[in-house]
Amino acid sequence: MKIALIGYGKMGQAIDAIATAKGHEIVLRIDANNQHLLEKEHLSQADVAIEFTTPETAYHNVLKCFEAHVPVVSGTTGWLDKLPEVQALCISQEQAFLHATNFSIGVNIFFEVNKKLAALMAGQSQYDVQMEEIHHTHKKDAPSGTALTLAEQVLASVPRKTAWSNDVSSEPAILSIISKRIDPAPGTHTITYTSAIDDITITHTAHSREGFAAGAVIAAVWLQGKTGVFTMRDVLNL
Ligand SMILES: NC(=O)C1=CN([C@@H]2O[C@H](COP(=O)(O)OP(=O)(O)OC[C@H]3O[C@@H](n4cnc5c(N)ncnc54)[C@H](OP(=O)(O)O)[C@@H]3O)[C@@H](O)[C@H]2O)C=CC1
Ligand SMILES: O=C(O)C1=N[C@H](C(=O)O)C[C@H](O)C1
Repeated sequence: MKIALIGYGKMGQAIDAIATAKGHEIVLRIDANNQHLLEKEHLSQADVAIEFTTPETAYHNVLKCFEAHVPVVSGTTGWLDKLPEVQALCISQEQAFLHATNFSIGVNIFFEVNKKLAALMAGQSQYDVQMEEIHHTHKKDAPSGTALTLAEQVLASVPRKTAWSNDVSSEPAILSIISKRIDPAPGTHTITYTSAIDDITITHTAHSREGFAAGAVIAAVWLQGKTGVFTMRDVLNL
């Protein structure tokens, strides 16, 4: 498969290593300094684009892939407000777009565990719930995209929580998401239910970026020949 990498930072380089080892060819490596490669004449060499850039640039990059009619896998977080618009465009133009806040298989299983635990806790009002995410100090967005997915899952099932806040809140209806930035943490997410009697805690800890990068390559292969809007849940059939 011929891959265009949009974003050649920590994730772009990790994906390059894994994709190349699996026999794929990286035909474009695009970063902030060679933006002309986002034009159709270049992008159309690729079977798929894999986009890991910044919250400010992801929207533009995905639209450039649509212009070239190249399927796009995006892992950039911090641009959730623009996702519905991109998803609608994808459908109306019969493009292929796959976004996930986290591409690791472990986190996608953790999402399912989180949903199940939240459903079990729905009627157990003696438990409060809060979240913590820990990432490296270069991370631009907070809370992390993964934490927001986890929070949406809790809010969907636990009626005593109606909104989240990125700090410690004393308001019972608020789900607190505490963000810590500590090097070199690749990504740790914890959900804790606390009562006077006991605590229940679930944690996912990434030991490196390998899981995110491998998942993105699996998603790119899976997207070949498809049109529509997808996420990692579709790839893993969860
Ligand atoms: N979904 C998931 O599984 C994961 C998602 N992420 C997310 O992926 C994103 C990238 O993370 P990470 O690789 O660690 O970040 P880095 O800061 O290491 O890399 C970002 C890259 O984007 C490039 N870039 C900036 N502007 C543009 C542009 N307009 N067009 C193309 N490239 C551009 C930068 O280029 P330059 O260096 O020249 O400025 C850099 O190469 C973040 O949003 C992060 O949260 C991260 C890990 C896993
Ligand atoms: O920026 C990162 O590094 C990560 N970003 C994603 C997120 O915001 O959830 C995924 C992973 O946690 C690493």
